[in-house]
Amino acid sequence: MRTAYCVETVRAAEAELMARLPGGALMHRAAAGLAAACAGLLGRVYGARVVVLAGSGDNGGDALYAGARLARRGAGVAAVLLAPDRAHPGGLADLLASGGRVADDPFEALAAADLVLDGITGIGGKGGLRADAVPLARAARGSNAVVVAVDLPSGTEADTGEVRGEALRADATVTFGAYKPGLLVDPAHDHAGPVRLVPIGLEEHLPSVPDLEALQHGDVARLLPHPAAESDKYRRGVVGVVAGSARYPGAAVLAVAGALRGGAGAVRYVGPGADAVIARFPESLVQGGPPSKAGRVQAWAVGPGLGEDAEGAVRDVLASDVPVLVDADGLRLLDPQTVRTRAAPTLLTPHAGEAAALLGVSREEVESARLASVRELAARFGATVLLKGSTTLVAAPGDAAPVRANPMGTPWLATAGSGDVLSGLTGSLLAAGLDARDAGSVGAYLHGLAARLAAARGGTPITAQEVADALPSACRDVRNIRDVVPGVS
Ligand SMILES: NC(=O)C1=CN([C@@H]2O[C@H](COP(=O)(O)OP(=O)(O)OC[C@H]3O[C@@H](n4cnc5c(N)ncnc54)[C@H](O)[C@@H]3O)[C@@H](O)[C@H]2O)[C@@H](O)CC1
Ligand SMILES: Nc1ncnc2c1ncn2[C@@H]1O[C@H](COP(=O)(O)OP(=O)(O)O)[C@@H](O)[C@H]1O
Ligand SMILES: [K+]
Repeated sequence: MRTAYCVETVRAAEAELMARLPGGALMHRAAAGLAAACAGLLGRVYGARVVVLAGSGDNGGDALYAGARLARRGAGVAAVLLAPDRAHPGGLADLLASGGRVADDPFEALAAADLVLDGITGIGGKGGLRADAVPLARAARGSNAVVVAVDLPSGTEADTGEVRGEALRADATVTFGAYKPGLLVDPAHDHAGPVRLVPIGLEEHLPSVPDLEALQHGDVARLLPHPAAESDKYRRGVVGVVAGSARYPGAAVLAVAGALRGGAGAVRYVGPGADAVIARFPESLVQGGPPSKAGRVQAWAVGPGLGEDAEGAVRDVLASDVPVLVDADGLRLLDPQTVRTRAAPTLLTPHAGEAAALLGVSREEVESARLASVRELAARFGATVLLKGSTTLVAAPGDAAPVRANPMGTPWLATAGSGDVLSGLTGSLLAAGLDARDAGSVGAYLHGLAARLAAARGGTPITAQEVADALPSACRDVRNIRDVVPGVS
């Protein structure tokens, strides 16, 4: 599990640790890790041209000390000081003593740089970049240099991933002690590039429950349902799918395709797409009539492609005493009060537009504040919420469990019908016994991984059907790390 901690928690852990260490020790650890990462990116340090963008805080200090280390290895290092009289004194002195210099012309230095260290702001930054920093960040981006963000890309909000105004776009980020939530949440995540974590000894001072977390292969392998020797199809769970309409029969097929790959023992389809479903998937059970008369299921997935006239079906499903996933048209048709008062878990899976409608705000507001939006939705509906998009987030109601960010997404998933596959898949995981937060985050992870595998296998663009077809490969991929008998997973 990758874990992320907010600024207040990181600072408290740093204070505890610093009290036990000589002054400056943490900054030297950070700078050493940063310089090593830069050396790796440069390949050859000797003769490389490095520019350090140094703000007035400790983030600038880290960058200056790292610049000094690179200078001692033969790099030509020039510092651009955003506030010359408040530059980190120790860092600047070390850089100058190591053969580095202050740039005469910042833009000339940036244009010729092989590597730029962005030490303008770190966890102390507030708001987007200030006016004087904006042209420098743009010049860094416009150069051929590799741009490395120190701790986080300057101008991004560490706790939320929000970008208010302009922020630096990095090719890579080297972060210290712990991931910050913003590094895993768009739009900041998109500014960071690949993130490397440099341990500085904070780990034992951080609380066991993080502020945000992201599953990794091993976590998904542990959570994935696995049939036991005595399993039968009912013990493995039956998922009910209520999707599709005369107008959108494809949504029914795609949701069932996802559901068949999610680990439930059987898929029961209810709705007007029965003929299309049975033609494509004879292994599914199809039923007419209302969902409540369709026979026992352990969870429902309702909503994809339902169209306008399915309010009754949504009401029927929400009246059940089993976990329910609501997606797409189901989100428009649901009664909020019914969701709030359900005894069994509910998992809502909106994209940004649907989340905006549920919250009564604009789509842009949701996209610029994804973490706050998903938390707000979970609180308002008393439900677990999976907010889809470039970073998918899953929040449970209440503050006890950290929000999960999905690291596996790919923009190729932005294709019609891929959300229907996710609904079926995640509903199936619910029926197989995962709780709503685990089902949502495992579903999003496998869905993203399947898309990547489909793209690698068949090229891009990918279709929703190909994503569904690649789900078994995704399950095998995550399980391989613990397979004992090759091929049996
Ligand atoms: N606290 C610690 O023990 C450690 C901190 N470290 C580094 O220290 C950083 C935090 O340092 P600070 O608390 O000094 O804060 P920062 O260096 O992140 O930023 C604070 C400074 O930036 C200015 N500033 C704020 N918002 C700005 C904006 N939007 N545009 C331009 N300038 C802005 C402020 O006036 C202030 O002077 C971390 O991100 C990390 O890089 C590391 O050395 C590891 C140890
Ligand atoms: N830019 C993106 N990067 C990564 N994943 C994305 C992106 N855009 C959309 N997705 C994913 O693609 C899927 C689209 O679902 P949805 O919006 O419901 O589409 P549809 O209704 O057409 O099926 C979701 O899983 C979402 O997280
Ligand atoms: K930075």
